[in-house]
Amino acid sequence: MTAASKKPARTKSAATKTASSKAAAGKAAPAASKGKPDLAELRVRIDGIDRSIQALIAERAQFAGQVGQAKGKLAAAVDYYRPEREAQVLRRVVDRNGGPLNDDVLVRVFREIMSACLAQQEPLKIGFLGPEGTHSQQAVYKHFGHSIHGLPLGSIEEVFQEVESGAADFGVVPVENSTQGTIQSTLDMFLTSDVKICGEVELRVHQHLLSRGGRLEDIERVYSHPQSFAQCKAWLRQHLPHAEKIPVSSNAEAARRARNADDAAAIAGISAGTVYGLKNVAGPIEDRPDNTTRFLVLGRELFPPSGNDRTSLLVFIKDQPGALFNILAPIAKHGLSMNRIESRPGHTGLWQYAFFIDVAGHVDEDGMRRSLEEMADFVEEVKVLGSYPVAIA
Ligand SMILES: O=C(O)C(=O)C[C@]1(C(=O)O)C=C[C@@H](O)C=C1
Repeated sequence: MTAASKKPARTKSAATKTASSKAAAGKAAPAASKGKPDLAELRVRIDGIDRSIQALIAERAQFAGQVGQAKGKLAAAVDYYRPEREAQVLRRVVDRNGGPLNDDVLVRVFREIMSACLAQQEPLKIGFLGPEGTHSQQAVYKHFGHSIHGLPLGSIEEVFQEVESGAADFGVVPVENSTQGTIQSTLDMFLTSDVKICGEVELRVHQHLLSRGGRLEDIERVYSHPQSFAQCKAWLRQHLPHAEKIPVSSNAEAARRARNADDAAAIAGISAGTVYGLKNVAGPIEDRPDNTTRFLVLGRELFPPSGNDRTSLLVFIKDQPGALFNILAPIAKHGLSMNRIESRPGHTGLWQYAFFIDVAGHVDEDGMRRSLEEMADFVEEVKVLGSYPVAIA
């Protein structure tokens, strides 16, 4: 029995009336006296809508529970997770959006609903670069919602290990920043690890100067991750040219250290300030207002296509003339756009290079499959690191 059908007279009719935005828009606005809407009447309307939304969420959760049963008796929560389906649901939310709320707001709301629906089975365990309060933790919540069990870990390497061992269902690691470029230590882990990429998250990164005392003129030392120092170089030069800059392993670690003295500050996300009891001295202070970090979601298996996917390849090319051209030619021939190529020492021999290549499409699709077949003669090895939905909002 569905939540709406449990209370047929009240909730179902309200739900039906407000289910579509068109229907809601068609309703007459509450009576206005002297040009001003009537507050009490508006609140009655909002209360009615809230009742309907709540009944529909409960009904949705029941159906999601039944979807779980339809998948059969699976071993763990991770087996119920379907990133390709979640991406499709969220894209539809964006397509339907006619305002007044922004796409990213609506995506966040629906993400939380799906997160809670999935957690009915059991919350997913998600490893990330800790401690609490890092941008990685924000990326975890952005991608998986809050109905998960977060595992703050000591290093990017540990995130890979915990996913590989099964201690974490998924992991989230930073891979590139729009201001500072690639995070090499993440890419290099793929040379030896067998984890698969099953998602990506883009996070607008805002940096703040946080301190216990909250006064810029008191600051003599600043702690932060080297990436964050680099993202705030111009601001630091202008406002704290003489302060000592001390690099640490994460921004949250910087905040942890800064809480011990009034003349110390951290550059970190605002949530690290909340976790470690620091005041916001200044921010956002990143030099570029569009400063964005891209994170990868790590898992142990590949998922089916979502309709708008990206494939990450790790290619060890043969040492012969034209080899790189010969592996890129099939990608162009099949009309696939390549978003990124990066070479790294391959750890296979002196001056041997591995290429990390991101291509639009999914390995289960024809063009990609044929491209891989056609480049086979020119490579020592190709590892499909993952085929996953392109980041949404
Ligand atoms: O459609 C499914 O396979 C579901 O399990 C339902 C649902 C959802 O709430 O929409 C929940 C979790 C999955 O990761 C994907 C979608």
